[in-house]
Amino acid sequence: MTSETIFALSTAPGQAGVAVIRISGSKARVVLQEMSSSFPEPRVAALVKLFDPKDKAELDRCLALWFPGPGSFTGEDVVELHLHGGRAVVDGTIEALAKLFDFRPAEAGEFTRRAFDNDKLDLTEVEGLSDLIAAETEAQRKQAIRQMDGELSKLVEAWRDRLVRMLAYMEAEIDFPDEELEEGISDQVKHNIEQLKADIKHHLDDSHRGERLRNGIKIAIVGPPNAGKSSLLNVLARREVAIVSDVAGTTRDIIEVHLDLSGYPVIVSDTAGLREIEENTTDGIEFEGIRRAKLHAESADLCLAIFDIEDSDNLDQETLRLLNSANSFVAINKCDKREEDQPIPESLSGFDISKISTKSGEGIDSLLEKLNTWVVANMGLSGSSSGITRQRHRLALQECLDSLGRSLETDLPELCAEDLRLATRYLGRITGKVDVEELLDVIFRDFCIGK
Ligand SMILES: Nc1nc2c(c(=O)[nH]1)N(C=O)[C@@H](CNc1ccc(C(=O)N[C@@H](CCC(=O)O)C(=O)O)cc1)CN2
Ligand SMILES: Nc1nc2c(ncn2[C@@H]2O[C@H](COP(=O)(O)OP(=O)(O)OP(=O)(O)O)[C@@H](O)[C@H]2O)c(=O)[nH]1
Ligand SMILES: [Mg+2]
Repeated sequence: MTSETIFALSTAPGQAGVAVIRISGSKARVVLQEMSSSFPEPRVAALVKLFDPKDKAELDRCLALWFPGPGSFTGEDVVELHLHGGRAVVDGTIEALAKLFDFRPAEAGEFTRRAFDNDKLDLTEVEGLSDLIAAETEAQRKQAIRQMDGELSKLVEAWRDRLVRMLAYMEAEIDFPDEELEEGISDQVKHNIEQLKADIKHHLDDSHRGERLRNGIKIAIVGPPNAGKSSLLNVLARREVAIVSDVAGTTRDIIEVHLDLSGYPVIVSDTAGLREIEENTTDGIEFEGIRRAKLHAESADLCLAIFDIEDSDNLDQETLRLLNSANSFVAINKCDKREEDQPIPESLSGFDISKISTKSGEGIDSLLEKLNTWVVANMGLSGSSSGITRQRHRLALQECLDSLGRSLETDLPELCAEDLRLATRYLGRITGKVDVEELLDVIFRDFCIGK
């Protein structure tokens, strides 16, 4: 198999201590033959002089690595150049590589694409790798590493194995009905299908933890105008992200800030102050802001409602409605303005209430503590993660379940087998390998048909 040889800077662009260029493909060795002062041992770093292949000008004194295929990351021959990380060194080397015959710059993700094509990684492992590179918090990193190590892949493959086995029995029933096998679909197969359905359902029933951890947990700050929503966002972000003013209706767009709470990624958003206004009689921009705020709050994992202590007996109905429809906390703000203890309004009696002041900082730490606790309780993977990190996985599993359900609705082995085959394909899509050859393998192995 020959493929074009690709190269790319694998470290971040810009000046750095060391920059790594990776080269993969059938001609990768040419780099070491034509540009390097020596050819390193496989998988052992060597200090070499690097030259331009045309004019022999010295580009760098760098570390070179030789990973002969198929035992490399991509499964192809791979060369790595660990260069001094200056722009001129990197640019000069890239230009020199482009002069070599059949070499071209790699496209985004192309090294990993080749690893996938060469069966080094399956689709879920590729996704895990991509999540690992994108991971911003400890919990995201842990989840990504588990997926990169094949946790989801093993789970799905084990399910697929069970299906393939059932199919093999069904095929035997269809092809050899006169042998000592029962008529119709055996209770054993039906039982196995039910069992598999239950196992897959159990994994789907995870409140979307894996996806939430990958995408970040969404907390929406909501409340009436001027309550101090933007002030609170700025305190949480520890910088002036949102405009604060005593004009009611200052914030219109949704402003998001990324926080790391106990290792979990949290996206806190500031929204337009909620109040009842008519679409045509008032400021159209504020109306749109309120519309967006409500939509956003409805899709958040947690609503944090803010009220002004001086207005807290006049609570905004819209905010209360949002509070009741979601996981929520309430913060009564500006408590620096009132020394005496305010009674808690009746309509808030069911909620978890914090008294805070974004101005004096009072109550902020304990509010943060509550948010931390909530995030850990709701996102903590408690050892039994389902491993579902993408909607793609969820949809495929749902389709698989639907096919399994249909397979039980018939007494004809042929129809049942067809549904099982579909279910198998949906699982195969998760890991990215869909083939039927192994079905035959299992038949021969388990039934000794050819004997
Ligand atoms: N310099 C450098 N650092 C890197 C990478 C890289 O490609 N280059 N990686 C890239 O993402 C990660 C390491 N991942 C790797 C995964 C597999 C193989 C590899 O050579 N696999 C062979 C042999 C395995 C063995 O014998 O130990 C194989 O799978 O056959 C190399 C790196 C992170 N750090
Ligand atoms: N005394 C006092 N004033 C505060 C506190 N927090 C915010 N403010 C003031 O309240 C006013 C409104 O604050 P913002 O943060 O802009 O309020 P908001 O809820 O974002 O308002 P809109 O964006 O208009 O919905 C500003 O003048 C703030 O300085 C507080 O804890 N104590
Ligand atoms: Mg605001």
